[in-house]
Amino acid sequence: MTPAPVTVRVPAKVNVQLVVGGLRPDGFHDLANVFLAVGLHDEVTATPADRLRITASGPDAHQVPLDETNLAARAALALAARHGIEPRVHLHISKDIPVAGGMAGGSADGAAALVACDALWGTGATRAELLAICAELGSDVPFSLVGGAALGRGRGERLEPVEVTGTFHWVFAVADGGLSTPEVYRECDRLREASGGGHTAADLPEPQPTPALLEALRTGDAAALACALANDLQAAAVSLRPSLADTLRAGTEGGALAALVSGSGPTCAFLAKDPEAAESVAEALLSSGTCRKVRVTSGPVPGATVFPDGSPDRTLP
Ligand SMILES: C[C@](O)(CO)[C@H](O)COP(=O)(O)OP(=O)(O)OC[C@H]1O[C@@H](n2ccc(N)nc2=O)[C@H](O)[C@@H]1O
Ligand SMILES: Nc1ncnc2c1ncn2[C@@H]1O[C@H](COP(=O)(O)OP(=O)(O)OP(=O)(O)O)[C@@H](O)[C@H]1O
Repeated sequence: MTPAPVTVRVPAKVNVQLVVGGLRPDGFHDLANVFLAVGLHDEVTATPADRLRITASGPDAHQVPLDETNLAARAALALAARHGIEPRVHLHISKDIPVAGGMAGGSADGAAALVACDALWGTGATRAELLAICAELGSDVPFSLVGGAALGRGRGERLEPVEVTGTFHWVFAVADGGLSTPEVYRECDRLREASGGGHTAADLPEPQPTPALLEALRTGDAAALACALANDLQAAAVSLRPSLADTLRAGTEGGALAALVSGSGPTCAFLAKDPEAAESVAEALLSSGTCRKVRVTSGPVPGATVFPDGSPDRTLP
């Protein structure tokens, strides 16, 4: 009997603290990367097929690569290779996470495809095996699998749990066009070099999150979290896209508790006191004309999750 399609829902992320250490010999940077999964989701549906095939839908689907560079395709190929099987699957990506926006959209699809193919093919991979494949696919991919909140060490792939109480309310300002993650890291190194602070990882202590940030998450204190938000890639993203400074200012003037660039950008993230405040920040951002679109959501939310009946349950939040 042909197995039924499997759909996996997977969230975007915002980095509530991204501490970037020195450049390592392998071209990555050591990080203390505190991730929070937020309620913008992609869905990946795996259906039996003659060969590996990728399709995408959604308003920004034209920006999604449909070849083997797609992280969903790479995930399917990696799982199939490990289990000595042919990757006979059609992966359909229903895209809602901004593309190249600093919200780990491609990573999310990689994690979702892995979980979907494992269920479709009955490969029965352990959680540890799935996490190991995720880490091979990219630094953000393990977190997309796990969701919630976590501290990523190493290049961001070595996850430790982070305790969170309650829900934080966010507004995301989506920019026109994306930013390349490697270019933003390179710009960060260039700016540090120019200010006389360029270091290799060997020169620097391991980056650490601040105790104030971890305490704000643990106690669910949005005002304290606002004071602790930090992104070492923000200056680089703003240097490459100076208009982001206007977006950040518009959200702060519109009542956000704090504003920061999400990961490598160009999406900007705004923390709000409550859902009502989030709506008014969103209105202020829209009327400022400093972004392409605005999304209101909250987090933490769970990581990659199979829909119980294999197809999306539209009653889910
Ligand atoms: C900016 C963040 O999104 C924050 O969570 C991540 O650090 C980026 O994670 P990602 O998109 O999964 O990145 P990867 O696919 O692993 O790496 C892409 C490129 O980003 C740079 N990179 C990434 C992670 C890291 N710790 N140091 C880096 O310098 C490297 O140039 C690398 O070649
Ligand atoms: N499934 C996918 N969806 C979107 N882009 C993908 C996907 N797979 C590969 N890519 C490629 O990855 C690039 C970065 O896209 P992505 O949406 O993952 O960026 P990002 O959110 O900035 O990533 P991160 O926050 O992890 O650094 C895209 O320009 C595209 O070429």
